[in-house]
Amino acid sequence: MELAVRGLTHRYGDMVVLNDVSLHIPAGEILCVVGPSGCGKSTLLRMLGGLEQPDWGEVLQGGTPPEGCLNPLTYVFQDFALLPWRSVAGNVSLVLEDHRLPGDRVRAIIEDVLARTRLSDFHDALPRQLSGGMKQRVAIARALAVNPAVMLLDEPLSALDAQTRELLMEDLVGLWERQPFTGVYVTHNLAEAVRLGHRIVVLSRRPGRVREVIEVPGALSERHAGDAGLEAIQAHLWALMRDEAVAADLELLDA
Ligand SMILES: Nc1ncnc2c1ncn2[C@@H]1O[C@H](COP(=O)(O)OP(=O)(O)OP(=O)(O)O)[C@@H](O)[C@H]1O
Repeated sequence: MELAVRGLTHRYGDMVVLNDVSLHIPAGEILCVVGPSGCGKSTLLRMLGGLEQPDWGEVLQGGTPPEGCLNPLTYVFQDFALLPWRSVAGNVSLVLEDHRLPGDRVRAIIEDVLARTRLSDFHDALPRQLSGGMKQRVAIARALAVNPAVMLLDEPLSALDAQTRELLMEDLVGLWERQPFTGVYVTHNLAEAVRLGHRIVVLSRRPGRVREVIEVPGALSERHAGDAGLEAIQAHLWALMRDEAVAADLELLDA
């Protein structure tokens, strides 16, 4: 499925958060969203997922979900959002419970997504027995269980240490390679953006507007830390974001 937003504008009270944002996310591509704190990245994601309606503009979904899709859009959040009293399998099965599937189909889906996220041996473990990276893999397994067309990821790796982030980036690339999904990935981390984004949108500071959309060349599976081309793109992104921070400081001086 593809997604698009046209002229998205939103306010909370008197504060304009997003201003005239238009974007297209082609089917099977990951768009990373970066921008200064508070520029409306999470708000944009919530609107793409239909959790919130914009004051102006529209969100469009095109195409048909894949066969066996139980839910076209799913979220992965920074804080994992696992139920502590449920096992790994129990947390995954949560999203299947409303779909009246036969028990053997539920078991097959759970086995499949746990295998894809390297969690088969942790089927009966409780969240407190898992590391942060494993908890996030459970959250990703849960998102995959509905065979979504679109994954909306809100800083999914930002609570994790650098090594775990690296491993989970490899996992996400592997999952995408196996079954390319349309993704919108909000992050503060520019290294993640250049590794995982087919394109990267840079939003301005609040009210968030599209400053630039950058295409990142090269297959996701061929990108790695320290790649000179990716580091050049990262430097360009940082230059755009640093300018914004300087402008924000000057605005404070003027106030
Ligand atoms: N439900 C809400 N009601 C009022 N204000 C809100 C609401 N949700 C977000 N905001 C405000 O809107 C602005 C944009 O928030 P949002 O979380 O979308 O930004 P962000 O770019 O994701 O921020 P960060 O990078 O810090 O996570 C912020 O100033 C935030 O405080």
